[in-house]
Amino acid sequence: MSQLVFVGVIASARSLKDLNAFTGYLSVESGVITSIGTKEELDNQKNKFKDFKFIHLESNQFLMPGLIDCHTHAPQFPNIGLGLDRPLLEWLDKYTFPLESQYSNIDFASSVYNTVVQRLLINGTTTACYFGSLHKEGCLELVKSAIKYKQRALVGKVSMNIKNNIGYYNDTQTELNQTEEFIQSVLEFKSELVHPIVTPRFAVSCDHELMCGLSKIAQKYNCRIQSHVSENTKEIEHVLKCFSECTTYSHVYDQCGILTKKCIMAHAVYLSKKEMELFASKGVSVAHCPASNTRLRSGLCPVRRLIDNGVTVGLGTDVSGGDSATILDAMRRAMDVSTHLELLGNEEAITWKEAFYLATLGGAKALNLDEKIGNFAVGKEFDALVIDAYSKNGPTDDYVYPLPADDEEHILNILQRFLYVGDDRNIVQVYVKGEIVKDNL
Ligand SMILES: Nc1nc2[nH]cnc2c(=O)[nH]1
Ligand SMILES: [Zn+2]
Repeated sequence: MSQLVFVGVIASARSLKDLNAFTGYLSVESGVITSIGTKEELDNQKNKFKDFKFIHLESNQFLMPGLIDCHTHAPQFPNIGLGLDRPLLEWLDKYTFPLESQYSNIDFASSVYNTVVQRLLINGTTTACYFGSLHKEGCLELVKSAIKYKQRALVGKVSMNIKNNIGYYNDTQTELNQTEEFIQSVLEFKSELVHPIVTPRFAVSCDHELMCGLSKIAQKYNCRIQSHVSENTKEIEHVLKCFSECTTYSHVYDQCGILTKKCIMAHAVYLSKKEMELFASKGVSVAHCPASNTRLRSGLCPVRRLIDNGVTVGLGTDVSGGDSATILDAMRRAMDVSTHLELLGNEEAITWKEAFYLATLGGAKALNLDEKIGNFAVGKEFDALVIDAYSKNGPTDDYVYPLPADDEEHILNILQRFLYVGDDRNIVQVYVKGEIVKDNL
């Protein structure tokens, strides 16, 4: 595999409050970052890199870690931008379950999933945590698509055993067997990038027995587990009626052993302080999905409060409850929702630098992948984007200022411009584990 040296502006988060952006170099060997330093340090050891391919970034370009989508539904992409006129439970019955039930058709599954994975890579999503459908074979098509197009992915076969009006569910034993068979089939691919994730849909679609069985399977295979929690007030009411022994939604999952440090819960709009503390103490992460929370009118997720209570948070697009398949949009919507909460006097808005963190290192931590990805550090795998803040045909122009910015200001300008105004046209190259998966440079 090629040996690369990038020279130019390099930006990556060290923590929520510490965005490291500087002009320097970064070298990659066999998909792993082997050194990072200043231009002077590079000049002093030019010989060491004589066999490397050099990529000199232009002054409006920068290198950043790949975007991480902690929660999206691959089979729902054909509905993106459609059917957003119902609240969650009605929306599921009317639009979502009928579409998902089509994925017993392998050809349909394969065609949709190839398109979804390519779309996400174009958008700079180097890692995605996917919900599939109920169908084991259909979900294996999603695994194959991620492997084929070299996306890092967690793929879950959705589990449901509660009856609905179109028969989109399985009996408990079928679900448990198929989940285990799905995991075994994914492991047989021996992919370094793609792994299975156990996926009870939510406590409206799964009973206690199924959720307990699934959490045991997750433990047996040391798999991650994902679900939805406290997204919508009607959903919460329904869950607490079905599980009358529980005082909170989180308790329903906790009594099944689901809440572990390998667990990612989408939404968490209405968690009490106690539930947030429970999540923090168990190491449960939240995938914050602001677009979906607005489009389905679910609520305003208090992302600052989650973070302040010690919960690990990443961002999710939650297509097709969410109307956008890009984490750039999720960053903006997260800033917007948290600004609206600030305007209502509820919490301090997150900044663009914090949104950058949530989309990269925060997401990696949420998915328990931060030893490998999320930011640039020697030894981490190279999942990265080359951004051109003013790319040709892009959404914004490079205006000439009366006062030229100094180096530091220029770096902050191109970063902010991309975060607030950029789109996929500004993402000119995408790398996953050192391999190029999009190249418009
Ligand atoms: N947004 C969203 N919430 C859910 N809760 C259970 N299933 C779903 C889903 O598909 N989308
Ligand atoms: Zn979802």
